[in-house]
Amino acid sequence: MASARLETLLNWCAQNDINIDPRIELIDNPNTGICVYSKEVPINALETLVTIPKTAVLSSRSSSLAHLIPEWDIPPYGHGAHLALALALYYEIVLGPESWWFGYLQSLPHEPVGIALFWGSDELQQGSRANRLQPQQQGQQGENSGERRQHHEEVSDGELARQWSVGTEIDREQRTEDGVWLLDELREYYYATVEPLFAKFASLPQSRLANHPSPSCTLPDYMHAYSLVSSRAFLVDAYHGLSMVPIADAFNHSQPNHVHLESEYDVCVICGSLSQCIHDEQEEEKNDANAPQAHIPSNDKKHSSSYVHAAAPPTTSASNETDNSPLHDPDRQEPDTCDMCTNLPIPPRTEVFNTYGPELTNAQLLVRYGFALPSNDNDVVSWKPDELSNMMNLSLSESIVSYSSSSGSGIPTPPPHDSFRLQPSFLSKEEASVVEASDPEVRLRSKAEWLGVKAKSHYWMLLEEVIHVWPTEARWKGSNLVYNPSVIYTNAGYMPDHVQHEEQDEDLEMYDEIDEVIVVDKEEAGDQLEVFTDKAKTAHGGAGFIQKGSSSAEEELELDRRFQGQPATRNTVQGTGRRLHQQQSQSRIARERDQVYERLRGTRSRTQKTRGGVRIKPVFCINGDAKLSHHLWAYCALVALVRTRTGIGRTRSGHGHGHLRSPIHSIPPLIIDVVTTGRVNEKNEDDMDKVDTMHEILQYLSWVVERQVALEGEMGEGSGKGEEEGMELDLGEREGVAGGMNVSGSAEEGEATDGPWGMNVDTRTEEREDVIETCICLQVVKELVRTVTSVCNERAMQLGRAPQMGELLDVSKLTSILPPLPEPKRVTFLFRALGRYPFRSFADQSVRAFLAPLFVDDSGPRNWNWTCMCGDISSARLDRSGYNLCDSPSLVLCVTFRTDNIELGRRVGEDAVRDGRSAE
Ligand SMILES: C[S@@+](CC[C@H](N)C(=O)[O-])C[C@H]1O[C@@H](n2cnc3c(N)ncnc32)[C@H](O)[C@@H]1O
Repeated sequence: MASARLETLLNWCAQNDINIDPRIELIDNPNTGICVYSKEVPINALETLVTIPKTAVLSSRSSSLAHLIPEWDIPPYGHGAHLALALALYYEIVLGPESWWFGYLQSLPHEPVGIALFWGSDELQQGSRANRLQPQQQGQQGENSGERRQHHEEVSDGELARQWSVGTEIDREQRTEDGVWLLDELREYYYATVEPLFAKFASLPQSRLANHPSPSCTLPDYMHAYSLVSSRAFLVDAYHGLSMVPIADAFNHSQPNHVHLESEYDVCVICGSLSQCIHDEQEEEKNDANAPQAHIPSNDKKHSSSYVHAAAPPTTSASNETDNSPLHDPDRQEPDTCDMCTNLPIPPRTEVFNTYGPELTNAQLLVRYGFALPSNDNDVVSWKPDELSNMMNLSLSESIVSYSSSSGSGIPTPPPHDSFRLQPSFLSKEEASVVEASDPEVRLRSKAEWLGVKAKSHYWMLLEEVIHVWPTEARWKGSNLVYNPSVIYTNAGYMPDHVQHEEQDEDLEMYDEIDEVIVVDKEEAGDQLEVFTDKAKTAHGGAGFIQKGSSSAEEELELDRRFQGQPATRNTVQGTGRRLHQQQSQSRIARERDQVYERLRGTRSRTQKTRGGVRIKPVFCINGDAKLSHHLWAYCALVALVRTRTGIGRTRSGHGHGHLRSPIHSIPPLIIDVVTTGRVNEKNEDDMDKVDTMHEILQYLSWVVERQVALEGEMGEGSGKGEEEGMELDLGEREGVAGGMNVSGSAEEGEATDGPWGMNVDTRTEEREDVIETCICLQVVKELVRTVTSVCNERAMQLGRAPQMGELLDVSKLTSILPPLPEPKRVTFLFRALGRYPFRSFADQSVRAFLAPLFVDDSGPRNWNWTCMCGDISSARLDRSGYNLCDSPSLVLCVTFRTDNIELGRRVGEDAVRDGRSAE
């Protein structure tokens, strides 16, 4: 049976001609809120499930405020639009039953949505009077006191979560490009605009507020409205701009999604008319024949009278119709509507999901919507220039320099100074020999010199390469450097077949273009082709809209829309007000589609067929230790970069450049296995007896790594040239962007060909490439070892003995950063604060499975079994293309090693079953 608020909502919808397909139903779940489910019947793609007349849309233009503030200059999107719509919504909430939208408003959450922007906010701690709708709700849900209690808990949790999010992507998402905190803008707007307006309207006879029993406003109440806008608004069209769209906002988010909202964007910006209107004529008179868009007149103040009129509250009453009302245009055959359409078939009895944006990261979801996805491929880590240089320093001091842990049992002692050694992969032979001189003084001196000058410049050059030459992804976003891990992965996988077989320059150029689009095989994916757009062109500030007028942005949007199978005549509104897809000419779209499909022909599916690759996937860094993930990211980038720039890892083809191969192939399965499962592969039992403790694993891992390095040396010598040439990456010669890095060596041994990236590819012995590749990959492993070792040491010092599994990553690691709090509570607090609905949006199982062994709570240490090595890494997980080393929804980072090693994958799966855990 529908809850009372749902019943109220549905009645209101019926009165407002909102049509909901009988094959779906709205459900009011006491724990999770309102959501939409399919009923017994399957639903096909490309169907319309909900139609919402624009008369039912609540926007700044349609709200009761609009005719009270004729001069109201509302930006259609961006943070300005957000603030204005929050004001309009707030006003309607205050009007209560007098509001046209009252039936709809009652269905909205009564407490501020837990968006990250409000975590720990002082104002919300004082409490919100937002429940102006509360009296009508009493007895209807029986959850209000619980809601309030939860709210208060969340406020204190939020304070903690806010502290933990400092310096993370969450933090960054809460700021404008200029670094202004969105909450500061909100406060400023409230005091400069909202409060004075309410004061004015309370005394304005024509305002309904004048007779209202409680006409005053409060900041927490306004924040409540703001959070509703943040988590629910859509960009509807050029007239309404950012708007509340009843029923469309009942759909929860997932990626991929079943449905999306469509609406005609190109309406008259003055009156909202979809068809020709008087403003078009005025505009035509005004403009010469070259007017760019005849139907979209500029938002000229001289039209303010009709603006006021058009902005009057919507009504279905014929008596209110006027000549130029957009809502009652006599020429119009059909009402202008927003439609919720399917883009995927929906099975029976399934939750129907919208997407709030196909590229939203967890940080964005948390900041704007107050929840995160358990595993989000869109997650990125971004660097500001100063962070980048910090990172570089960190790398130089802690990472390029590695040390060997002491052998034997017990805790590894910190390395003595003279055991420092520079990674050969970053050194020319000359430099390496200086550093490795036998005289400790020379060694130390040269190390300092090297670190001071050469390593810095080499490492910096690599990073520069990453920044500027990265073949696919956005470089600088404002002042931030942005990477997307999926691109690294994809790019490491394949190049289009026809490029592999063509050596024509134009084809090689084409490859670059294609590379900007994640290629997916059309036949496999049908209409669900996935397109990457440049995040750098997406505006920030609660909007993410593509700037109009940027032709390349528009082109990308066209691609984006098209690949989601939308009819080209409709504007597809992605998510809740986050994205505008500008309508473009149908014929042009069709032409381009053909071209792109032509280009994509023969390419591989990213999801199904790409194998291999090292993928280090950072998740928002809730412990504030962003450096570690940045650091690992740099390595990941370097691995992929070196591979692409040198051609290492490419299998041979007759033409000299075939598929890329994964560097992970070069990491011995043993390492993968130990890292992944915390166990030693049976095949390698000769190498080591059973390992029981994390500490032993770490020691073992260190040993394996060292042995591997030694092996590399042998392999190099075995290849005839030895370390002299085999291990050297010559970074000194830069020939513009394309010629940055070559594998140097003797030309007689192999042929140097021009690869698709335009640099020399040395195709000498495969072993040699593997050696270099392995060496680079090992950096990643070493970094893990180093980090965990140091955590282990810290823990051991506390315990006075070697830590056992389950005792490793104690929260005490974080106590220096965070205020003290009992350990189990921290975790609970954090997760409750991060996901407004604890363990709902965070995939219950995986969170618990991940957290349980890491933190010792009252019930004692939990069983680690096959959970792997450090707190930054969650349990091994099978997926269709291998398994993830770690796939945690939280904590510092996720590292994903993929492999083709089916046997290994199966074994892990069997372990999982044996251990009674689900291999998700
Ligand atoms: C547009 S509303 C969706 C309807 C909402 N469930 C309700 O009760 O009204 C967006 C809000 O729903 C919740 N939500 C949507 N998708 C979610 C998801 N995948 N996981 C957790 N919460 C989600 C979040 O609280 C978000 O702020």
